[in-house]
Amino acid sequence: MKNSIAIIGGGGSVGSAVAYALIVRRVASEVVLVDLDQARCDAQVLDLSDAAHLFDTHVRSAPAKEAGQCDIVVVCAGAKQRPGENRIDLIGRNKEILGSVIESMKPFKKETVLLLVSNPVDVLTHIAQKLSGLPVGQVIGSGTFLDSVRLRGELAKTLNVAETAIHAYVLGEHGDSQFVAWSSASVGCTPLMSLPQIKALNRDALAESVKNKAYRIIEAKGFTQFGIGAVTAQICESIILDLRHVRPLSHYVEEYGVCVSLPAVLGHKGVQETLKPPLTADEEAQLRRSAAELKKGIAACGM
Ligand SMILES: NC(=O)C1=CN([C@@H]2O[C@H](COP(=O)(O)OP(=O)(O)OC[C@H]3O[C@@H](n4cnc5c(N)ncnc54)[C@H](O)[C@@H]3O)[C@@H](O)[C@H]2O)C=CC1
Ligand SMILES: CC(=O)C(=O)O
Repeated sequence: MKNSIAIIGGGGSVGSAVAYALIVRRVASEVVLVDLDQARCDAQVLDLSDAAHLFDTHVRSAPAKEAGQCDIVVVCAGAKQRPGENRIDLIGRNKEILGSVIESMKPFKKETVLLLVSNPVDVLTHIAQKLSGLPVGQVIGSGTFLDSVRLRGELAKTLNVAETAIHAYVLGEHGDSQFVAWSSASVGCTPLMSLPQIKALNRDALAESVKNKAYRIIEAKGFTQFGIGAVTAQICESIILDLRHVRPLSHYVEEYGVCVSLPAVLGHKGVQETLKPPLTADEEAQLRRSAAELKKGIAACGM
């Protein structure tokens, strides 16, 4: 079946990693790169086409207007954190870029799913919902899926089991107020909190280390790209194939009045349903704190 995925900011570190992951997973028949830096974008297309050739995928660059007609538009355009900056520090720069990118793609095909990756991803998802005119379920952010993958990797090492056996979520903001929902986490169907290794673990230190993983990578190499590339390709696959995977994604949650990550059912029309897990009073307070931080960020950019 023919389908197309556009990547705005496809010339950058994240955009090109997303493109590569889409190609090697054979998620789309066509991957379309859009970038202000046309020379870099064309070079990425040339480089990626050597891989695309082996995986039956067509890759090309195009103007933004064409991207608005694709099945999924992944937004990776924008400034990245410099060492020492947090994600919220990017709001001013990336809100302007997002506004111009959305205007240049309009009108969207009515079924298009807009997937935000640029940071601060929760705030930008909220803004994109307002500006795009698309149904809210079709405008989503990668959210804490990447943080949850990082957490599961660490827990799998601790318990010496496959990562796929761990069901544990980082929820809230993809940023400094995120938290781990320990009370609902399990390995197989055994609650994690019933295991002596987890009871003995310094869970706060582990959650802190997961939260700070991006900072450590940015300090050393300037940006993160491969984790988010793989996570984004998997989100796109769930959408294209209507897989109805449950993922912690940034989406509008009525109860909190903001886009924030909670587990959500992901299918052809984007986020179809929120599956909020039971939370302890402390976890609920942390989720509310994340929502409040995000509302502050949205208010700061006058939205
Ligand atoms: N949500 C997540 O988990 C993650 C988000 N990010 C975010 O992704 C964003 C991109 O990061 P990098 O790729 O490392 O930056 P980069 O600087 O390598 O790439 C950004 C690209 O956006 C392009 N661009 C800027 N304005 C544009 C416009 N108006 N239209 C089209 N293209 C435009 C630039 O020319 C550049 O090629 C950052 O905001 C970063 O924080 C990065 C990693 C993980
Ligand atoms: C940069 C970023 O948001 C991440 O790697 O988590």
